[in-house]
Amino acid sequence: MIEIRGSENRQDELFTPDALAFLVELDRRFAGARVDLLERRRRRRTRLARGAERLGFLPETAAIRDDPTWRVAAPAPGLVDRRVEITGPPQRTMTVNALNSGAKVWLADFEDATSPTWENIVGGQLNLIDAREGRLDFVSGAGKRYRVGDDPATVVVRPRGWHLVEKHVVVDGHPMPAALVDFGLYIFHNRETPYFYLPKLENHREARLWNDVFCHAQHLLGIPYGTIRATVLIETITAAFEMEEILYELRDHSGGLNAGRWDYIFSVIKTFGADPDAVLPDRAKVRMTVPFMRAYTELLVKTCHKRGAHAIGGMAAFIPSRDTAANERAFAHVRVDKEREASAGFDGSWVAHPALVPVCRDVFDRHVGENPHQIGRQRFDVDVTAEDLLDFASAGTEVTETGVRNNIAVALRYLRAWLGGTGAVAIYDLMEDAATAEIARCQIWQWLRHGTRLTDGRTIDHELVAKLLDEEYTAADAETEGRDENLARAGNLFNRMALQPDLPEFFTTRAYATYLAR
Ligand SMILES: CC(=O)SCCNC(=O)CCNC(=O)[C@H](O)C(C)(C)COP(=O)(O)OP(=O)(O)OC[C@H]1O[C@@H](n2cnc3c(N)ncnc32)[C@H](O)[C@@H]1OP(=O)(O)O
Ligand SMILES: O=CC(=O)O
Ligand SMILES: [Mg+2]
Repeated sequence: MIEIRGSENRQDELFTPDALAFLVELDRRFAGARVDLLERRRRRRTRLARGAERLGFLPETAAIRDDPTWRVAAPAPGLVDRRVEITGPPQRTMTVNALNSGAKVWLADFEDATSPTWENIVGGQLNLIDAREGRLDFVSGAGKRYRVGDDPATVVVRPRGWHLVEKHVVVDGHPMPAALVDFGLYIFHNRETPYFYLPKLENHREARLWNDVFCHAQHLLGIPYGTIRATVLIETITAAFEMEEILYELRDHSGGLNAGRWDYIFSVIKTFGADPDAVLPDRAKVRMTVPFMRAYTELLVKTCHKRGAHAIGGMAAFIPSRDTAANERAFAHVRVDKEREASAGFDGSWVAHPALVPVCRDVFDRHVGENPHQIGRQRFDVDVTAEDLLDFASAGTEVTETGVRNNIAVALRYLRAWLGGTGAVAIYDLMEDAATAEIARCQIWQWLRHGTRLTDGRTIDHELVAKLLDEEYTAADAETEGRDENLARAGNLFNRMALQPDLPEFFTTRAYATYLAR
């Protein structure tokens, strides 16, 4: 029994009788396993927080790591050369712009960059179908013509993570896992190149569940085994200890691994929130070159190339600016970031904006040259230990008022945008999305929890945060005319997400249930 609770334009094109039956089958077979895995996550987080478990490489899977013989499947058509990947929400104009951007791959994002309103979910799926069928040809209100060109990027869809549900799709009386809705709708309507990015996995069992979903979906839809490809984001601290196991679980469907830096930082703060040795400095100082961040990226390249898989770099948050000096700085930062990745052996990387495609391409062209990738380059020199991955003190301890204020300002503005249906926003010339906003609110929580000292000697306490919050709220309010309902809600959310004794796991789950899907 399936019920669609929403009425968006053209949604019947998605929810045909056969598509509905397919979704029901996915839900009945896999929703229970998802609940078990989320419970497992919760129990593990409690053990880690209490110090009852110390993170390390798993003894029970040592045989997988020690077996030198296995490899992942060879890269699938359209995924051999991935030197530049552009990301963004599958919103209509951005879909055309991303496909025409010159990037090899477009990550069509239902996760970090999408506010999961029903309109965005339905509209995004329809745009992907329209793009494939050559129906994305339109003139905007401003008179600009949009049409997908002759050499579009390969589409790779990022469904929402296992933690979220989709309340507009109800199966047997419960909301369907959002991951299965996004995956299910996309593969049902686009069977030739069913490629995915898998976000926020915490361990190899979650990869195994995805592999089971893939096998069953291929069987139900008559798609040859091994057609689906999935690139897993290593963007949680626990997954960093299970990279080989994750590749192994998905080996016939693997598209490699990606170093998802923003969620990784969020995961570190969340997992070790109570540990005084894991208090991180201002977000701007947690760079990719600090030893604990460099450690996981180096291990990722080594692991991928050992197993014949692509290693894909992450997102520098700098985006083009109208201010010339800021613009030059942004391009220079992105170039340095891509240079570091390409010389470490990554096979390609992400950009947030079409103007940054040439920067990333230039860098990777120099390192990869005529070859489609550098998977053959083995990193035998890399020796990353558990201690290296857990050396959070290596980021330093410098917390400034500017850093605290910036987190509050960004969190308020981002939450306001998200509640209004926009999941990726430019704030102070940086790309902000769900992952970066999670860092912003978690850092405030963590600094309050530990009474962290600012570099000027003051302690971060509720009084200081309340004062800065008040000032930033007033500034954000002045940016819109009249009463800003979403800013008021953002203020409420920030209070519940950052200022209470407990740290909620995700802002998105709470905000979705409270505001987006009421
Ligand atoms: C942590 C992570 O998960 S990172 C991955 C998730 N995050 C993302 O994907 C963010 C992707 N980037 C974006 O959404 C946008 O670049 C933003 C929100 C940061 C900035 O967007 P804007 O303020 O609209 O940028 P700007 O005004 O410079 O855009 C100029 C043009 O480029 C287009 N554009 C900008 N970014 C993108 C993109 N990523 N994909 C496609 N088109 C884009 C705009 O649509 C606009 O097109 P138009 O002239 O036809 O209207
Ligand atoms: O999804 C990417 C990240 O950095 O988070
Ligand atoms: Mg992420």
